[in-house]
Amino acid sequence: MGDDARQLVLDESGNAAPSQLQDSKNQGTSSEAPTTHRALLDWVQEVAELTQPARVYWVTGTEEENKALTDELVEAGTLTRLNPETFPNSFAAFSDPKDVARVEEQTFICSEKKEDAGFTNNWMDPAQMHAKLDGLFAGSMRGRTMYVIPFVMGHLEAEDPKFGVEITDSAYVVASMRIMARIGTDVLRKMEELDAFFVPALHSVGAPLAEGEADVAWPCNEEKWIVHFPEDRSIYSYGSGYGGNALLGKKCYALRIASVMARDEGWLAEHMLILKLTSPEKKDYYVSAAFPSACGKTNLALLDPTVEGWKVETLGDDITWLRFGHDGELRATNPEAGLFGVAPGTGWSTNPNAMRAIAKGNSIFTNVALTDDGGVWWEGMTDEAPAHLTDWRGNDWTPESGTPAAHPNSRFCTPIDQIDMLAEEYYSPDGVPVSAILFGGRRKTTVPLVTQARDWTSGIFMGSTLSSETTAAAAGAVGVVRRDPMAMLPFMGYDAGDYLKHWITLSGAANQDKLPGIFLVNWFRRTADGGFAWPGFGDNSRVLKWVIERLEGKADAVETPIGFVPTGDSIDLKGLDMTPADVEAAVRVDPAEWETELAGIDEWYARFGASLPEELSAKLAELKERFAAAK
Ligand SMILES: Nc1nc2c(ncn2[C@@H]2O[C@H](COP(=O)(O)OP(=O)(O)OP(=O)(O)O)[C@@H](O)[C@H]2O)c(=O)[nH]1
Ligand SMILES: O=C([O-])CC(=O)C(=O)O
Ligand SMILES: [Mn+2]
Repeated sequence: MGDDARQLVLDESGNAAPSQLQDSKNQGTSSEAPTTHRALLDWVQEVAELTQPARVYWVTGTEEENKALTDELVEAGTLTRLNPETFPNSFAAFSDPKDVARVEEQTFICSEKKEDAGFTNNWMDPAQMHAKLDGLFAGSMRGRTMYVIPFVMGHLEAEDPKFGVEITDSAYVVASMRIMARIGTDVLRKMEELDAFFVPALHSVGAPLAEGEADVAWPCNEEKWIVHFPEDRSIYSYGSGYGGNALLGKKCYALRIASVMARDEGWLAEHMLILKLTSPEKKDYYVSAAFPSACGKTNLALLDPTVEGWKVETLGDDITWLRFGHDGELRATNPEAGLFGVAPGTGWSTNPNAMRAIAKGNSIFTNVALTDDGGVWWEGMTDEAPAHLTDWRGNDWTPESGTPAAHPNSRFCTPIDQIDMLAEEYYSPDGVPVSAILFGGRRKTTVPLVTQARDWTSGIFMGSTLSSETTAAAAGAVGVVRRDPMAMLPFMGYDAGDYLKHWITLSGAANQDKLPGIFLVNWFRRTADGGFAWPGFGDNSRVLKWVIERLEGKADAVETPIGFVPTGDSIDLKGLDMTPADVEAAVRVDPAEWETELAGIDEWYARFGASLPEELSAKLAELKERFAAAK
């Protein structure tokens, strides 16, 4: 088979415009098989036969390779090189205007049984889906290079490293995966050594090139399919080059497939950030937080605290894997190696730590605006917009244009180790013990700034009923309230009721004294005049302080039907132009709003049918009784 793989490359050596990479010393052109991993060789061969690429290239992950690759992307017009003085080794990409976000309508969980995908997922019979995918992928890489990217989510030195191999025909995906995950030769060697299982993740932009056909800057297909086979642990992505649709280590593996692995192996794969908080007494705490896409994870993870004496460090901004450790504590790791952050709203005043990380370079920006001096700009980066820009669609832009210069879901992709405030524990394969879990969403009304759950199961109830107004992170309408359990609605790889049950049984078997506290937060509540009820961003450190003080039994709270909320004076407002009465307004539990909310939860829970854990329906009944008693 090694011979066949070589054959495939050599057969194509007469290709009209030989890639620079072909000429470099990649294994693909050498006489040796690039790996001894039999299953991998077989799969690569099988995919090459199906997709018919012009050449196969095994990604090594070196600097040299990345340089050649990004040079090619610049030449092809996919990437624009930014000013090396202000943005060293950084690039901007502009997608097809129809390929700007995850496509949830076209995302499928193809479990053998429909009920295992549950009501929150799209499902199709696996055999039928395979037939469909075979048709789509047949010849889909014609005229293109097929890149093979060995990667690991989490640490290579983990007890049970989680390997994957992404095959893609997009060099933009290769350059981005290099930032987002640990990739390349070291990973491949370890896979060989362990003869390890890997998640096969096949990606094609679905835009084959005919002989002599010129390429476009952002090839993609109108038709998009993001498909997961949970039992096989395999991923197929067709038609999109964008973010969570195409960087398959991220949402597809580290959440959807990993959530299924986690169910089977006794852990949790969650859409959460992790941060480290150090109190004035120099005690360390670790907090994880689940908010839906574009609802503040990256911002909280890189928080610049305004509250006196407290320090924050970052461990992760999007995905957290949680396990109960030998010590009985819930331990968290970040499986990713980069940030794929929402650009708009990230600025020197709101998130200077992200700005500093970006300023170090080595980043890929997608769908942001370009400044006239070869830099990037997006809404919220600076208080005042530059007088002239090239917008994300390539048009001239001025502040009078009346359209956003950057797409609302434009992103920066930056190595995590460029964050100055990265906690050293990020590098520990054992992770960190979690003291508190926050669930949060974007709600203009109803949901208080912060509420502490009465107990663990009440906290799971809070997570299960989490809701948020939709954002630009997914295609579709923006601003519609939807339930998003644990911020995992688009990312659960199996039945939602079983997912909630897994949270309950897993934690039920753990040391109950060491379970984290659970809190519901909402940075997005509005006041009667339409402004934010809470300043947010760095001032969220004041809420974190209250959270920790609650756990330490030091902060006051008022008991409400939904849980404990801060008293007006228990939130540290020093240096803020706010009064305890403003806090009381921000944490108010309004019975009329909650009547509507309870009806919404009823409707939501009804959709689970028999798969809703009875522990949670019991919690809903209790909540209704509390509101009734408070009348
Ligand atoms: N008002 C307000 N806006 C916030 C706050 N935190 C974040 N935002 C805004 O919310 C948007 C998304 O924030 P992110 O931190 O990038 O969200 P995320 O959850 O990491 O998003 P994904 O990467 O899509 O998962 C940005 O436009 C932020 O400016 C806050 O505390 N208050
Ligand atoms: O997956 C993406 O494209 C970006 C992201 O983090 C999210 O949407 O939660
Ligand atoms: Mn996310």
